[in-house]
Amino acid sequence: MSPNCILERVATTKSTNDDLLARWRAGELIDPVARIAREQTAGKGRAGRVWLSNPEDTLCFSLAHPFYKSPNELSGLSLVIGLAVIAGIAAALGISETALHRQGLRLKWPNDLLINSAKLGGILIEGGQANPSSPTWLVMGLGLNLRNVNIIKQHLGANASLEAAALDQLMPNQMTAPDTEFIWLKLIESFESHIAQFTQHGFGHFQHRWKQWDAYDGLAVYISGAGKEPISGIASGVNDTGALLLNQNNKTIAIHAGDISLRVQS
Ligand SMILES: O=C(O)CCCC[C@@H]1SC[C@@H]2NC(=O)N[C@@H]21
Repeated sequence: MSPNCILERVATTKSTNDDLLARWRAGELIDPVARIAREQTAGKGRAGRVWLSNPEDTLCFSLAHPFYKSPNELSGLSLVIGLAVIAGIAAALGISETALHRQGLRLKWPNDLLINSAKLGGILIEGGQANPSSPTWLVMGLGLNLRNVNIIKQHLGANASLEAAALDQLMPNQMTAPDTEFIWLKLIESFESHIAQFTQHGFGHFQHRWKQWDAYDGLAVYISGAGKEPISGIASGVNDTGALLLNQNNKTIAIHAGDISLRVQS
């Protein structure tokens, strides 16, 4: 399998998300496009934060894709993309997802990847619908700390020849390519297959699987950014729209947006 979308590579840009968003606003996006940059000079994180990257060990890319769904139906997408990143890393390293789980890979609601509690990557989804008759174009940006990915690989002694053979199949004219290229292509393939399943079945299809990777399931947490005051409770998985379920005094509430942190027990 190889990616179906248009693949673009640039050395430096301000932000791969902004590049694709500008084209969407100008009405220039027709087919899905994936854009990778070795370096971003103005990378963006969630909630207006800056995303700092280092060309030596960070992978930055965005995929722009059209969706024919209502905003409500799209609510679980960022969680599905988290699962797509896990599957993509497993495919790139030639190992099972179970092995990654054993190595401490987890998802932090709504869109961070953690490795043994340290941040491995983050996802930023932006975009919208230009007019009621057009699809919703979403730009799904991923920043991944490759040094941590390679540490997983070293731990597992992943099969380097498998990687070379697969790369040769994907890019027959490319004599040599850095690991980053291979990981990127595997991630794009995984994004595409997960998006296809999400489009067909919605988030409910992934709800159970997401829970297995949930970094904070059953733990005391607080959520900031969901209201004026932080909300605390016990994280209890996600519902079938991808909202975080928080248990407070035997009542369960659904949180649709915010930042989750572990509550330090005194
Ligand atoms: O953790 C976060 O807050 C999300 C980080 C998302 C970073 C990626 S890197 C590629 C794409 N372009 C950007 O400017 N941001 C996203």
